[in-house]
Amino acid sequence: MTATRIDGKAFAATVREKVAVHVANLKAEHGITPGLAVVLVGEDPASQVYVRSKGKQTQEVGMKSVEHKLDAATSEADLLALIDKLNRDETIHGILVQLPLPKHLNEDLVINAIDPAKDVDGFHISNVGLLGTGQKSMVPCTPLGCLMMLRDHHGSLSGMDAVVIGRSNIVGKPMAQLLLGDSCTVTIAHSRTKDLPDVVRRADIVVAAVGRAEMVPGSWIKPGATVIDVGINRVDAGLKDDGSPKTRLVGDVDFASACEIAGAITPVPGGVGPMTIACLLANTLTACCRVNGLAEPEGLTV
Ligand SMILES: Nc1nc(=O)c2c([nH]1)NC[C@@H]1CN(c3ccc(C(=O)N[C@@H](CCC(=O)O)C(=O)O)cc3)C=[N+]21
Repeated sequence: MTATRIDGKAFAATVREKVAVHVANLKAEHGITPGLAVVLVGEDPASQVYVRSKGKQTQEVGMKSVEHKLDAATSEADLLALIDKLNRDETIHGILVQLPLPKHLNEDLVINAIDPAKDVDGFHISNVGLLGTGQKSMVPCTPLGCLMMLRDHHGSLSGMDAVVIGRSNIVGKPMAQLLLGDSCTVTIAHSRTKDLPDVVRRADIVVAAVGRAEMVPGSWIKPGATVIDVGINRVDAGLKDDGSPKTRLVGDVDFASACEIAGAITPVPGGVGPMTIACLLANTLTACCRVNGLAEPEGLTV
């Protein structure tokens, strides 16, 4: 059997269309334009990939997009001063500080300096606590995108066995909280998990978020399970005609072998990545509605 492809790219386009409609209404009825500020310190390659698509898509849905590119040697005080300025700026409803930050900057300190109401990444400690206790919060974009695809594919997730591979604050932990919120039985597995293949084999839903290229083979997947591949790994792919090195993107799942066993699977590229950006736009819209005391868009938050 070949698994159904869950088309994140197409799904993301429908999310952006919904966002664009709401943005247009906000403008027409209230004269408000949602604004997103992205702060990039230094030149992490993964972040650059992300920033490129993001600025373009923010404008395409009718929002204001502001980019602050800071030198890799920027001091913590200067970065905190910029965040403070953005916190006070009424035209900015979402603030995203690209991670990872250069090593001399304290990530926790910087993230927790963002106004939680503008924390569209959902990484601020108060949003983490709100999510963990089932209260209204800003939900991290990647897990939110994964949840939207899972709900769309399955309807209810209630009672399903879900295994999240990876325990990061950015994906693994919030993903587990969201699945628990949808009444899954959730296991968080990681590099020290004993008998990882057997743990994964129990799962009706597998979310792979470890950052290791093609680490999960089809033989680990329960027949018919749904596989969400969060990994975006750039690997060597031989040489181009002109002799220069070629690369390609692969996920944390071995797509070819997993396709033979899984019931449904997200591809890389074209799966979780585009949904992450679409959810960033959705979160910016949500933040804008909340701060203005307006009704939140339906279907764009949990
Ligand atoms: N505070 C913060 N929040 C983030 O959400 C964040 C971050 N920092 N730092 C960097 C990573 C990386 N990231 C990506 C999102 C989408 C794609 C994406 O859309 N990828 C395309 C492929 C793009 C290509 O072709 O290279 C896809 O999967 O189809 C990639 C990478 C968000 N990140």
